Amino acid sequence: MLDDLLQGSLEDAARRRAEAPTVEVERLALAQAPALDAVAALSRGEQVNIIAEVKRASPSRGRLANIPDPAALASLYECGGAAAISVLTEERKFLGSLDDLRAVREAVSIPVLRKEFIGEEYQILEARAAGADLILLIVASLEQPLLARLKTFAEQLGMTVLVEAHTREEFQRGLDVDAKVLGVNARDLKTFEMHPELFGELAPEYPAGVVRVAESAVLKPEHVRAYRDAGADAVLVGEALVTGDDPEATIKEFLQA
Ligand SMILES: O=P(O)(O)OC[C@@H](O)[C@@H](O)c1c[nH]c2ccccc12
Repeated sequence: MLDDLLQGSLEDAARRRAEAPTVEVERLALAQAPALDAVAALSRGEQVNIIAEVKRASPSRGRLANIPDPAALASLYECGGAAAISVLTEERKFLGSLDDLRAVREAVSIPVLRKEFIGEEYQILEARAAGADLILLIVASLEQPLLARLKTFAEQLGMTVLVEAHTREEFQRGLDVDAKVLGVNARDLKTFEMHPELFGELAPEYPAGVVRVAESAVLKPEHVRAYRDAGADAVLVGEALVTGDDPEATIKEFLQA
């Protein structure tokens, strides 16, 4: 499944590259205002920070929400107190787009993450050209040298990388590439099984100074509390926000959990 998703994302990127060649996108990327400091945003304060996600659908959950105006949704997230916004740009299964990312970038002043299956530099240039401050790199879908190379490439553009792990071994590989922001995704993207306890199991292994992100499986305040009590600096929340009827209030409630 993960391989198919990456394959699809790379095909879609190749299609866009035929329209907008690398040099052109690179020029746009370098012309952007500097990326915002996502490490600072995600590790601020005593409270757990929330990365609020714009997600219409997913392979595991199907259709979640129409989201005709992603910028308006992201503004509600920001008003609720989100520390950063994650925008799914994957087109095939998540029904996102780079246009969504650009619209969100215009609407908010907090860091924005491009949530995509990234496997080559061109996609990182696209992210920066669309105003992203952060990109996601999924350890399970990348060989170690490629993971290291893509991470360095993004950092040279001034961006932060959220390195995502689903197992202890992947977590270690994230540390081996010197991840500054390391996420543990409760959802195994190969089987779609949920393992909400995994973050707590790996939390003691985080070196000081690495931002601890717990991803997925937050539907209620008690889930936020459990992640926070286990040591999360930030939690990534999608479904609960896009399917609820008052995302701003939900974020406020989660921040008080
Ligand atoms: O909707 P949830 O369970 O709150 O999950 C959000 C986020 O963690 C999830 O969308 C996600 C985490 N890592 C990913 C990688 C690709 C696509 C999606 C994801």
